[in-house]
Amino acid sequence: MNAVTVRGLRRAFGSHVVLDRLDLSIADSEFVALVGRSGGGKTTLLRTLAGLDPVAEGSVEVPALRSVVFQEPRLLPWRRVWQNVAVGLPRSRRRDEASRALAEVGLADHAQAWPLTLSGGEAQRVALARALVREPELLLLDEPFGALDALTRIHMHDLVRQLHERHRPAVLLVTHDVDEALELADRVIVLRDGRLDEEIETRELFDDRRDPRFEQARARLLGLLGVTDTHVADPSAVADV
Ligand SMILES: Nc1ncnc2c1ncn2[C@@H]1O[C@H](COP(=O)(O)OP(=O)(O)OP(=O)(O)O)[C@@H](O)[C@H]1O
Repeated sequence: MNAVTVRGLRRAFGSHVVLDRLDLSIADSEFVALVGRSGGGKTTLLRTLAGLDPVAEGSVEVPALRSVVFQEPRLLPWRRVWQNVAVGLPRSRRRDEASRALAEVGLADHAQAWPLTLSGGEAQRVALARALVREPELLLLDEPFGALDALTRIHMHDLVRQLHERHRPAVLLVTHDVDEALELADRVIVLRDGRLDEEIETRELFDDRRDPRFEQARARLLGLLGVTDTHVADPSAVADV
């Protein structure tokens, strides 16, 4: 079954066509990363799947239960951490479910804290707990690690991988980071000129970064994004991915 089916999605701002009759399917529990040049329409696509932007042309089928995590945690500063996680839950279940979700992201001790006392990584973990507490069938991640330092980002990758294994939502991760896309996703898709132009299956590649196909996939993605990578050992191999 597909969690997401998009057909012929078109979105333009004035004469600027951002999504041009785009088709996309994401299977149940599949983890898809979306990369593309800045301004290419990634956030527009994600916002459309979230229901935050209208579907002007084409069709979009998504599950009713979906959650979004943005680059910035967007916590309510006047609510305690657990209350932020519990937003929208039925009153009788709020405390228990918020506690469980906070424990899952390693923040059980911070339930009573105020958001402004958290580090950037902690705040983003709260945002993840808030997204997952409702057990969404589709989790939309818009550069959720973009503002974090490199070490925190590695910890967040581990956490997201664990949470995906436990809860099994379908995921669409928008990222600028090709390595992040290759490490986390089952499939990496490239948005170019308003359409999905390329996709790379990555599931087996992740298991061993020394697999030459990992480096080839990386070089190919960087090439599609217009980045020259100096770490490519054998550029002639790139075309074979
Ligand atoms: N509400 C809006 N009104 C007018 N133009 C918009 C609006 N929202 C997005 N755009 C334009 O649509 C294009 C795609 O924007 P979008 O944010 O989807 O790109 P992106 O791929 O997510 O970019 P980035 O990687 O830089 O975040 C951009 O040129 C942007 O200026």
